[in-house]
Order: sequence, then C-alpha cells, then structure tokens
Amino acid sequence: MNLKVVDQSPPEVTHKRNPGFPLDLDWVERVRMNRSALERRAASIGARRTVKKDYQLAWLLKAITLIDLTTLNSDDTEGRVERLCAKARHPLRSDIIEALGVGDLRILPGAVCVYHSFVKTAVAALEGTGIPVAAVSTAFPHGLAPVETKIREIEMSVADGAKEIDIVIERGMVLRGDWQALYDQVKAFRKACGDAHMKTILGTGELATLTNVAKASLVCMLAGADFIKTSTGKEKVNANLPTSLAMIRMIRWFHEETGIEIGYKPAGGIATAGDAIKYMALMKEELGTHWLQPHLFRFGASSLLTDIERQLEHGLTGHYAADYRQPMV
Ligand SMILES: O=C[C@H](O)COP(=O)(O)O
Repeated sequence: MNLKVVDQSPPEVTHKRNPGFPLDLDWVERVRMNRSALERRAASIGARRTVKKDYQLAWLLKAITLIDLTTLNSDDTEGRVERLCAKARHPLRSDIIEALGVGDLRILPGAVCVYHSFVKTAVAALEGTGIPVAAVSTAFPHGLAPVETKIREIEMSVADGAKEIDIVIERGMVLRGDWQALYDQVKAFRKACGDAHMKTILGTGELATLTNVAKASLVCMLAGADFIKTSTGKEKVNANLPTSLAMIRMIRWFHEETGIEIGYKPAGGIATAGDAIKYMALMKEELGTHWLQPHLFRFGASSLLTDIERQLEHGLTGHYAADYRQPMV
C-alpha cells in the first residue's frame, strides 16, 4: 500500500494564519458563480474513478486524519462525549491496524467537535492525545442571539480549552446583502477566538444562490476566518459538491490575491467512504494535495468514521463486519 499520502509533515512550521484584511466591497461585488457550470464540473468528479484500488485504503486512512469527529445532538450527554473521545483515541480496531501494518503512523481524527457545554468533558477525555477540541459556539445552529451573548460563548469555550471554534453566521445578513454587518460580526468573533482557530459556518443551504455562498465566503475570509465551513448539519440542504466548488474557488482566488491559505470544511450528511473520496478528489484537483492536510481540510461528520472502518475491513478481508463490531457512541 502506498502510505505516502497518509504521512504528514508538521503544518504549523510553514502555515501562516489569516491576519484578516479590510472589507473590499468592490471585490465582493465582482464575485459571480454560474450554478450550471459548477454542477457540470461536480458531476464529473463523481462520474469517473478518482482513486485507483491500490490507493483506496491509503486514502481512507488519510480521510480519518481529516475528520472532525462530531456529536451535536440536543440529547448529548457527558457519557456520549466521553465515548466519542474514546473512539477518537482509537479510531480503528487494533486488528485492522495490525493487518494494515500502520501501527507506527499517527492516525487520529483532526478534532472532536461538540457543543460548548461539553468542551471541558472532551478536553479531559482527550488529554495527552494532542487531538484538539472544537466547539460550536455563537448560538449554533441558527446563530440568532445577541452578538454580546455569542462573543461571550466563544470566550467561555476558549477558557474551557477549545482550540478551535466553529462559529455560525447570521444567514439574514447574506440574504439582505449586508456585507458590512457580516464582516463586522465575524471580525469580532475572530478577535474573541484569540489563538483558537476559527471555522466559519455559512449555512449554505439557506443562502439562496451560489453567488451568495461565494460572496459570504469572501467576506468571512476578509474578516479573518481560518476555515470556511458549509453547514451545521441541521439545514435541509447540507454539504454538496457544487457548493463546495463555489467555496473552494473562492479559497483559491483569496490565496492568489493575498497569499493566505484558508481551510475548507464540508459538513452535514457526509457519511460514506465513497463521499469522503469524492471530496478529497475535488480538493486535490482544485487546490492540490497540499490542501489535504488537517490544518487545511476537515470533514464535519458524525458517522463517516464508522463507514470508513467498515470499508477498510472489507478491503482487507473481502467481508463487511457486523454493525456491533463497530459501535460509534
Ligand atoms: O459539523 C458537523 C455536522 O453537524 C455533522 O453532520 P452529520 O451528523 O450529518 O455528519
């Protein structure tokens, strides 16, 4: 198996964090996306085999390192978060690791993502692993609370030990075209994050057009977002490939203009190993393999790891495991 794809050099050495830039309304005005062209391009990603069989297991191992292992349910408990963190510590069964011969590779998820209330629990459960805790703060999933309340929630998540903050934007600001209000609020969120990296959830399924998605992406990047993220997982339409293309192309344009690399996080409804490979192929083709590293790409997903583990076992044995052998939480 070619494991080069799994190997990662330490990203922090070279990665320059987005410092934020002034709001350039002329640039925002120039942004246009052509939905049918993006849909055609997205369809071409799914239509052909993107990763040859020999490489599939390596890509799936890589995919694990890119997952924000997530539980975001209204009935979450400390116990469920602890079980999720135990899974994060050992994302693959030891017999699979042994059979793949990858015991010496650091295959751990990119982060564990929880509501603010569970940050302390997750930080304690992950101690010593180096796996960061990401908190969805700012009145997730709707984002509709007074700005002071949302800023306070960020500050509390950071104080509890979250190293990454997933903020949600107010979709109404985009629908009204109030780019100044969006910029000001996201900039204030970034300030409250301090050293914690900020992922900016756009709620793309509620933004009406791909041009709006692209403009909102740009405004959030100008305001200092470290990542742009599609969805909360709670909208009727969550991550998909055409929306991803619109956002990824804005990341590329932003990089061309500023030299700053922004991360991308598709989230919501990404549940199969096949989905994961399509998103990774899209990133590779549009931005290059460099972008397939945990500091520049994450999946927001609650059940993806279960399917990846099943597919890895299938790749090794030719059989699928019974569900009880791969409990999630
Ligand atoms: O940000 C993560 C999403 O809420 C996860 O959505 P999912 O449960 O559909 O995988």
